[in-house]
Amino acid sequence: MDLVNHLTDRLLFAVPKKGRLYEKCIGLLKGADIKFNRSKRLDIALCTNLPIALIFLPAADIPTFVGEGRCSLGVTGVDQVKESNVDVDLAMDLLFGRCKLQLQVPENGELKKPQDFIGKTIVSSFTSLTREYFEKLEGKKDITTKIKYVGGSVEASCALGVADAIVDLVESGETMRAAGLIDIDTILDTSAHLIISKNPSHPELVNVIKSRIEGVLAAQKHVLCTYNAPRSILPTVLKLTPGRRAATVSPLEVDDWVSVSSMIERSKSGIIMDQLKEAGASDILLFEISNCRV
Ligand SMILES: Nc1ncnc2c1ncn2[C@@H]1O[C@H](COP(=O)(O)OP(=O)(O)OP(=O)(O)O)[C@@H](O)[C@H]1O
Ligand SMILES: O=P(O)(O)OC[C@H]1O[C@H](OP(=O)(O)OP(=O)(O)O)[C@H](O)[C@@H]1O
Repeated sequence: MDLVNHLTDRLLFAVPKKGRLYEKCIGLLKGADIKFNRSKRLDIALCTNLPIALIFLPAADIPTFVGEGRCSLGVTGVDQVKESNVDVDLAMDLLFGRCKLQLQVPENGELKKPQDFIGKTIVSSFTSLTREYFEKLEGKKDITTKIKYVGGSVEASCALGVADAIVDLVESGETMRAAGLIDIDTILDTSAHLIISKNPSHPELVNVIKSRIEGVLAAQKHVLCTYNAPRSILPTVLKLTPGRRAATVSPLEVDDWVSVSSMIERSKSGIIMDQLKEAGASDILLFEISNCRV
């Protein structure tokens, strides 16, 4: 296949081909200006503006490809990395795909504590992490708890009589509640991460991509706030908008007034605008930051 011949001098970057992480990951690549054309049904896409090939894989397989050094970079959940037990660098929390891996049991059942499930049957897509958990609970390697694998719709297992309890991911808790289950322990907190092989093929390019993604995340977290203020209140308003390094202060063509411009945290923008107004600032504007390098 001609496409494969084009892979030799490119950095291979594994991204989820579907599922919960797919859309967010594509958005991140777009924000980082990693451009590519993906043909229908093809799981390899050559980037058009960087020597990178994107390899679209199931999130669960990405740790193996990166762990074995087949791909230098990947995006997947910490849960998948821990489940695969591979040696990769968990380089950056991408702040999406946040959820918990939890032990869930029938809410109307008599067994309520994790210890009650020793020797019972547990169904999960995360059999290694479940085994490790029960090894700790039982205090030995040769556990009596039976651990069975299913690939999806794990939550149906108790109602179908296949499991006494399940270990599955929980975000909003809707799936768990709809299946009549409650969580009784958290095994792992997880989110999507940029993972890097221990021996990446193009280390300088890896650093460029890391820095671009850091820029996208910083841009998502911040907005640019500009406002006008009498010079006399500068000490007060600069405390509210100190900026990442320092705020930019420029003179206005009006006596003793200045214009201030500063990055502020998006989540605090409402309260900061209220406080600026109260302190005597005016013409307070917020701008989206589409990208940045910090
Ligand atoms: N409800 C959720 N909320 C947030 N992140 C999740 C959720 N479910 C899964 N994830 C994250 O997304 C990763 C991939 O899960 P997903 O269920 O999308 O897998 P998939 O098998 O590739 O896709 P699909 O379930 O569509 O076949 C998980 O390993 C986890 O890190
Ligand atoms: O707490 P919630 O917000 O309801 O999310 C949790 C559900 O999301 C995931 O499954 P997904 O819907 O991706 O499908 P799957 O069961 O086929 O893996 C996970 O396995 C849970 O079933």
